[in-house]
Formats: sequence, structure tokens, C-alpha cells
Amino acid sequence: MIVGIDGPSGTGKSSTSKAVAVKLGLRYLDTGAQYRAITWWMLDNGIDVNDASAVAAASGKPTIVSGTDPAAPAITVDGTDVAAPIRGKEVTAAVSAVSAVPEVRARITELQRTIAREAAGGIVVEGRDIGTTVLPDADVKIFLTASEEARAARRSGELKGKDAQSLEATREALVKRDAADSGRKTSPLAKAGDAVEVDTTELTLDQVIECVVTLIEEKRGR
Ligand SMILES: Nc1ncnc2c1ncn2[C@@H]1O[C@H](COP(=O)(O)OP(=O)(O)OP(=O)(O)O)[C@@H](O)[C@H]1O
Ligand SMILES: Nc1ccn([C@@H]2O[C@H](COP(=O)(O)O)[C@@H](O)[C@H]2O)c(=O)n1
Repeated sequence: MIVGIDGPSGTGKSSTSKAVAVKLGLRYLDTGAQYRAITWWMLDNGIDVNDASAVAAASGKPTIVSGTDPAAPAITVDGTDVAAPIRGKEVTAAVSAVSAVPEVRARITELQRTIAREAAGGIVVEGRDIGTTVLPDADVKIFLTASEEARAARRSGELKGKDAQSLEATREALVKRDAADSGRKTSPLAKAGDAVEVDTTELTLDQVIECVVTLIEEKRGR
């Protein structure tokens, strides 16, 4: 059972995917974390993230390893645990430029396909291009959406301490990242033709999880 969950940022992909995977005994892959990890490495190594040729030339250097336990997602770069730093403001602001580079996408896509292939009991993979490009033959494809306001409010509730910002600034940053992700040439953020769209604006997280579990169980014939 391969499940692909895509959608813009703040629609609930990670929270839903993890919970669904725990409930159904599936593995879990956060592909955004992989793009964040390679971006973290570029910044840490002084690569200009707006220089696509420099990013492309360096894209094969870091070794990225993703854990697939939905109860304890993990990610390392060259053996360093980067789970915390990849969520910082700097990486968030730079990740769309890095993820738009075709060489980066080719490398990370290959990694994702290998992980999905090796997940014997099935896996929930979440991202932006899972249904369209990474796993076009996934058994279940879901595209989550939500209004800008709902997404900004959700994201704003998470940002604390040094990364705290106004609701309006959060909304602007989110819209800018979605526009870059949707507008890039290579596998942009998009709904696959055969994906089920779920608008989560008025739904609680539990309702979204239940909806996705039902779609998977229907596919399994239960
Ligand atoms: N239906 C919902 N109702 C209210 N809050 C929600 C809902 N779904 C998710 N959230 C909350 O919104 C925040 C963002 O959710 P999450 O990280 O799962 O989104 P995402 O789509 O994976 O975002 P990104 O692509 O930016 O990583 C989290 O704090 C989560 O608890
Ligand atoms: N399949 C994917 C997943 C993510 N990206 C890029 O990574 C960024 C961070 O993703 P989060 O889910 O952690 O917010 C995202 O903005 C994309 O630039 C991608 O390109 N493809």
C-alpha cells in the first residue's frame, strides 16, 4: 500500500500522514525534510542558494538518510542529526530555490523511490510532487488544501521564540513559498489528475485523518 499525500504548505500533510501511518501500521516519509536537509547543507557549506549552477554542482555531495518510523521521524546529513535546524527561518526561506534545481530533484526523487520500494508493509509519502512525479502508480493519492487564512493561523501557532512573526508575515511567507513551488519548471507542486482533493479548512485534524484512513481502507477493500 503506497499512499501519496501532496498539497501546499500548512494544509496538514505531515500531521495527517504521520497519524495515518501510525494507525495503519505503515512507514512514513517526509520528503520536505529531505529538501530542507540538502538546503541546510548548502547553507552550512557556504553555497549561494540562488546560484543554480553552484547548487547543481554540489547536489551529489551530502549523504541524506531519512528514518521512516512515523512515531519518531528522523533525518541526518553526513551522520549529523538535522531534524531541528532544518525547521529554522534560514532554511525555510532558501528551500524553494534549492528544490527548484533539476539536479537536486533528480537526486532526491531517486532516494524517495528507493525508500518507497524498500518499505515492505507499505508507506505514506508526503510532499509536493508525489502523485505527479515521484510515485505516479501510488495506490491512493490525496491532495490536501486549505484557505490561506487557515494555513497561516495554523503555522503561526507553531512559530515561537526567535522565529515568531505576525500572522500577516506568516501568511505572506507561506504564499511566496507556494508560488515558487507551483511555478518552478521541474515537477512543480500540483494535484495529480487521479488524486482525491480534501479541503481541510473547516475540518479538525482528527476529521482529516479519519477521511484519509477511510479512503485507504476503501482501496484495500475493507
Ligand atoms: N485540520 C487541521 N486543523 C487545525 N490545525 C491543523 C489541521 N491540520 C494540521 N494542523 C496544524 O497545522 C500545522 C501545520 O500542519 P502540518 O505541518 O502537518 O502541515 P504541512 O502541510 O505538512 O506543512 P508544510 O508543508 O509547511 O510542512 C500544525 O501545527 C498542525 O498541528
Ligand atoms: N516533494 C516535495 C517536498 C518538498 N519540496 C520542497 O521542500 C520545501 C519544504 O517542504 P515542507 O513540506 O517541509 O514545508 C517546499 O517548500 C518545497 O520547496 C518539494 O519541492 N517537493
